[in-house]
Amino acid sequence: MSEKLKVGVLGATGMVGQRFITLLENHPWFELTTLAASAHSAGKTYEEAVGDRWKMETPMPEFVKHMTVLDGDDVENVAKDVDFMFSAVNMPKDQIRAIEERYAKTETPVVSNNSAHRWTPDVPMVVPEINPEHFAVIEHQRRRLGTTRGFIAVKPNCSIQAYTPALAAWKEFEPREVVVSTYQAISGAGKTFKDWPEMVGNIIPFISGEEAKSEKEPLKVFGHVDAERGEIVPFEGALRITSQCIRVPVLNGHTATVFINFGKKATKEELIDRLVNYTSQAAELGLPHAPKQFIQYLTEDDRPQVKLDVDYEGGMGVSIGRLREDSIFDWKFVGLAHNTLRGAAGGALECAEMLKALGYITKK
Ligand SMILES: N[C@@H](CC=O)C(=O)O
Repeated sequence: MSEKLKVGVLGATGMVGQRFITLLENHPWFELTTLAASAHSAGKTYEEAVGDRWKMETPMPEFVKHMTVLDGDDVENVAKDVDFMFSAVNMPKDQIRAIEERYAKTETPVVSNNSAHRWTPDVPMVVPEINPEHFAVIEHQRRRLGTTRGFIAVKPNCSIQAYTPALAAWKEFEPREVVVSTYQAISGAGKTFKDWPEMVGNIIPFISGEEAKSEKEPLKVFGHVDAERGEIVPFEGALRITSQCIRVPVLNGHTATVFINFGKKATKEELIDRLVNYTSQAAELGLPHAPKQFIQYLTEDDRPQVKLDVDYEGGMGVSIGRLREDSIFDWKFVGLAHNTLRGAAGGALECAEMLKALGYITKK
């Protein structure tokens, strides 16, 4: 019998679902056994259900082509044979909150890429390198849900991944005012150039809901666990973030340009040192998708570049460059992270790996 944990993907036919599938092929700890999607796809083979909407750079893995897609709403049936689920489901937020809780209540942990539960106070929203201690609220969440095993954990939005790791590395210098502009790839909207030709040579200065996520989600990531209330309390210090989020004609890779003030003075050498020497429990645990080095600093004036740097550490690392003093703020820099790997399915997969390593996800 396989020692691997059996996992299902809810929302398996969409772009993030497809990314989960490519990442789970030959995963050393997890075996993808169940695919679930809308009633429209249910009963079809995965190959039929996806049709010509396969959007990954690599071909559809052979092992999923003939798997039968289940109806994601048939929760008991989908959950019965898996140890946990990934959620990449795409439906109205209140319905996502409800269906993810229904899965958790079947005693099936849910690791979600979706934003629906990010502000549920007892749902941890984790970047494994930054705030794994937030998983401690799971025991409170389980009490609320009446489960012994089931729970929901989420990862934060892709847009914050290009700058929040730097803020984490510079915690001792007390980041205060932060002004961010994000330049977001079209895969963040689930698109390729084939299905969004209007984006060739274009920029769209609006991404619905993205600025609020970019400004607020880092505050939950930097928050603390209030053990009495059983909640994550968002960071209450002097850090304030304002942002503009722009869609740009790039397939994969969200870039952020950032201006920042600190409460404590830092030299350029100190700032770079803290980036490149950032260590975390995720790396120490040897999680399959944890980058060996979370943050690289690039000294060339024209880096990070999407084409050269987006796949750093298999798309799970973060690239920072152009750190320099500013005439209005203390410092400015540019960050880059892969939005569908570090920022979406890869980030959720690494969360699941950490949850397994810490004993929150086990065999049923
Ligand atoms: N909403 C983002 C995707 C991040 O998860 C985007 O549109 O790029």
